[in-house]
Amino acid sequence: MDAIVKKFPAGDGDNRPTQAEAEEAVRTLLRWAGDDINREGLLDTPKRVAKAYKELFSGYELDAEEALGRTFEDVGGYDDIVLVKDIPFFSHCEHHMVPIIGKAHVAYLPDGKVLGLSKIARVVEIFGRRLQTQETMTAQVSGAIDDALHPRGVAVMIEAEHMCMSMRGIQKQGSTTITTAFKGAFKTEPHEQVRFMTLIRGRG
Ligand SMILES: Nc1nc2c(ncn2[C@@H]2O[C@H](COP(=O)(O)OP(=O)(O)OP(=O)(O)O)[C@@H](O)[C@H]2O)c(=O)[nH]1
Ligand SMILES: [Zn+2]
Repeated sequence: MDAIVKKFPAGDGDNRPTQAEAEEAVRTLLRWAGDDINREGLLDTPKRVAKAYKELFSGYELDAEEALGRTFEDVGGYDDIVLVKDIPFFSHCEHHMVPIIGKAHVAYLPDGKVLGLSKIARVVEIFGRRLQTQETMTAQVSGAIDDALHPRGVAVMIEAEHMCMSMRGIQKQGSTTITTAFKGAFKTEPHEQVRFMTLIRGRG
């Protein structure tokens, strides 16, 4: 798990290209798309794309373990489900590098300790802002929470549309892929899974 949860899963980041190399790569792709890199509208595009990539793939700079480092124990003995649902995210598929647009639902059953709620959304961001498959991202989010908190159970569901299936290839707009990861009591106790699903689907 560590290799994918840590920063720079591809290495230590030392052999990253320079800004100039990244901009040159964008120029190559613009030419590959069939455009003229010297026309005015495209002159600053390589710089903009390099900057946008820093933001879209900022998850490589962040460490889920660090983000989840702080836990709280003073919660009045609360030990029931904590569910943060409908966390929107953007990611990019590792096969085509086009967007994945979706929502994550993340729950755990505390065992004495809880996480700051925003940290759950942060973990979704950290893994979303990397090149992904939906299955990997689902496993990474559940694994990171399990490692940080050792709760009685973790449940993650991700629902997403893959633009590589909508804009190109098979061109099926609007289809949604659902992935789930259940750990601990969510895996062994069917009624906990049902409760998770009911809370996600319940509106109001
Ligand atoms: N399992 C999984 N597959 C994904 C994900 N995102 C994209 N894919 C699929 O990755 C596959 C790559 O298939 P390939 O045959 O190697 O590539 P391709 O020729 O571009 O495939 P098509 O999309 O069918 O045109 C496609 O079936 C995509 O739908 C994901 O998150 N999980
Ligand atoms: Zn794809």
